[in-house]
Amino acid sequence: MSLTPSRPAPAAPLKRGDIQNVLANSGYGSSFSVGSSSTSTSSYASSHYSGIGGSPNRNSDGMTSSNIVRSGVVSIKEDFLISLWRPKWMVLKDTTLSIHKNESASQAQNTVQLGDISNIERTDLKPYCLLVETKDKRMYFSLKSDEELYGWQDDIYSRSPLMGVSNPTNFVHKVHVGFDPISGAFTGLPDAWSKLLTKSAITREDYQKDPQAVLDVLEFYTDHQKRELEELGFGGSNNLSVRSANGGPSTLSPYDNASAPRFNAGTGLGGAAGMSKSSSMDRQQLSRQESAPAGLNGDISSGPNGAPLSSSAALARAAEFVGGSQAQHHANTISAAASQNGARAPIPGSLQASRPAPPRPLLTANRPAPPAPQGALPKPPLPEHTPSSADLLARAKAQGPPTETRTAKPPGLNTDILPQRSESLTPVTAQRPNMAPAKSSPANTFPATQPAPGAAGSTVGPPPIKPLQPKKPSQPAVTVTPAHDEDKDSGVAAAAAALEKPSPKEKEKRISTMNEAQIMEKLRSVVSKDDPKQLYSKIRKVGQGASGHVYVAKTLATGKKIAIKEMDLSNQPRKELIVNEILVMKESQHPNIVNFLESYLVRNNELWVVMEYMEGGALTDIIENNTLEEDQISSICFETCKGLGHLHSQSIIHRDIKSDNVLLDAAGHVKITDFGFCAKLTDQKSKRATMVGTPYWMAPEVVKQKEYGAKVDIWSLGIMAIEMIENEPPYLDEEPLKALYLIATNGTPTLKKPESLSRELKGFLSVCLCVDVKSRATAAELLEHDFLKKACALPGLAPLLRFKQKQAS
Ligand SMILES: Nc1ncnc2c1ncn2[C@@H]1O[C@H](COP(=O)(O)OP(=O)(O)OP(=O)(O)O)[C@@H](O)[C@H]1O
Repeated sequence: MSLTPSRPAPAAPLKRGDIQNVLANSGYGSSFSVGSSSTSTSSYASSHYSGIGGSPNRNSDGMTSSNIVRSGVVSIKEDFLISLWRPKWMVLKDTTLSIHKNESASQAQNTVQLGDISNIERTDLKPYCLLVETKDKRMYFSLKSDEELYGWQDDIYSRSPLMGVSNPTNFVHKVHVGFDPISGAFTGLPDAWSKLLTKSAITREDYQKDPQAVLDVLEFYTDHQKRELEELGFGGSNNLSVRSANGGPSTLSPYDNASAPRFNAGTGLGGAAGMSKSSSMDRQQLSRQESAPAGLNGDISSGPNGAPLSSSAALARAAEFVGGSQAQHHANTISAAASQNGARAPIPGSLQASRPAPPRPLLTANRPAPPAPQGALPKPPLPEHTPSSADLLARAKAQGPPTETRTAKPPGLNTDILPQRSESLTPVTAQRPNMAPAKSSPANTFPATQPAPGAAGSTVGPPPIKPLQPKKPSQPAVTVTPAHDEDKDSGVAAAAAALEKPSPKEKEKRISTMNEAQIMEKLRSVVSKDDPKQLYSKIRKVGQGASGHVYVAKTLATGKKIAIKEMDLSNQPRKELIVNEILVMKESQHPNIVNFLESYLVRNNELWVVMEYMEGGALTDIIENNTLEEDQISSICFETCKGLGHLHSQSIIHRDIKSDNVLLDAAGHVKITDFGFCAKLTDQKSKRATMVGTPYWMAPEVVKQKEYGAKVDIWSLGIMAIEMIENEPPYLDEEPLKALYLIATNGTPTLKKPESLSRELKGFLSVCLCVDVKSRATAAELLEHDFLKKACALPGLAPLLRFKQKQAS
């Protein structure tokens, strides 16, 4: 479909169904729809589509007309409350919409002039229901499918002069999430998203390149915020997404505020830290303070003159943004805890760096695009962004014929980056075209990072609008995070309820049945009844996690050292994650997993988890204090991969693989830890759709909120390998929303110095960091990879721990 200004109609969607829950899930409103052109041939509707100026329609004699655009059976209701649904034959011509008793009735029962139509939008009344409004009439049309709905909607919309021309503002905001390639602006974005986008480093070129991805990451980002707020008890089922009967939000969502803060991820509260300067926790806090981007949360982490606020002040300020005394109370509590411990509470922002950022000014929305990368990884076996032909078609349709304003090809169409199958492991050094610095097209002369008039959410500027696809139509009450029944059945992730947000897929939506008391009951059933204080004696604190302190202790009976993770349950908003962790650790004993030894409930609210002691600590610290050789990287990857292979063979996905969650002991053993985010796959549910993990390590399919499987861990392993090579994961310095966009769109990340790496290592990375999930290696396949054959023996890792002795002395 043409997207030239002469046709102010919505065009075909980029990817139908992909963002259907964009708004509904984010609490932005309940009623919106998307447009597309569709040649519906549903047998239900028997619709015909001849297009503009198409050949005469095959209708009954009475209605045969050269200007019939579309006709078909629809179920109609003329009044919301009183009237009944009745099957009718509807005929759209260039200037009228007429309702006939049936297909052969030539006389229309009712005719609406398209010039009178003031609104057309999708509604909740039925699954595929369209509302058409004139000044004095509201009609509801129930259709059979999205295709039909979009087809009718587009065709009516494009011929209704009040739509998008004389009254575009109303329409756009109520109805379409669209992208106008001419002005390079999104239309119909919720206010909060517009603000986020305006503040982010995502450029207009980015919008042009992949508008769908921009919406994906906005959704991801706001969902992420929502979940984290829920974790802190700022939201949750009571006040987050509850909708009133008419579909509108019944309570104010904190996410309506674009400045809503983001909080520390993990199992719960960003606890106060009391670690030595080199500890990863301390570094995380430092990093969060240093790199808090002004663009997204600088407004809560900066004082009036732009100076960073103290973390407690920032947190308190964050609470103000959330609003309400509960939030303020939380902030105060956390701040108090932080100062009590003489430590800084983390600045809200789990999307931020978990490594110390290099000293530099706070990121701002005007941060320039990153320079072109120096090199690229070998091409993965299949194209990173090879869209299906349907995708390509939809995109091509949506984008229309090339115009001067379209500077970027969709990634999938960019033949420069399409790897050849036969060259799958061949290193390439060409720059990734889609990583090149942004260029302004002639029609796009606004600074790349500065929203132009008509940019995100703007109502300025005429259509054409390229409609994008909210993931699902508005839906009622998205409430508490559900547990997956099969998880419960399996005994693993029994209480992972709150972990799981309602999936984009309606079928996955479940309501958690586990309340706090049940979770505690479950916990009591898995812990030992013994008194741990009679069994162990603590030696010293060795770590600080989000949910508690970690101590090295001595087993009184044997003298053997063990680690105890001690958690105050009264401070754990996500107790189910802890139960999850215990259950997974208990069931998944393996040499490459930090083995669970026992757990205890002390005084009913203190949980002790006793596990193997890994004196080498987290790989993060090792990376920070060493330059790793390839054989050492290989060895760590090999060991981690064995652990992953074991988990995956048990149908468990770890979902948070990163250097922080890989521990080493003095002998060089490498083990995976932190099972709070694990998910158990079952026959009934072999894929997941929940957004879990740490953004920089997340696979594109997770960021794009698609269904995913165990291979997300393989992607994260690849990112962890990059950490070992480059000290940090890709995009760590990017502004968070931009980082998400880059993960979603860039495909396999590029390396800073590919020329310094062996062919085997680059090949390994390419099969881990393969966007095409089918082509991404499994853990078993990786174990056979040439690079892992280079692994040094475990004692070869021991020198990496020398820094610890130096630190201790
Ligand atoms: N078994 C262990 N042996 C030695 N040190 C450990 C062990 N487990 C954890 N640690 C240390 O304690 C730190 C915190 O561990 P923890 O698992 O609590 O971290 P976390 O994943 O950030 O927290 P949480 O799981 O509560 O979100 C680790 O970074 C590590 O240095």
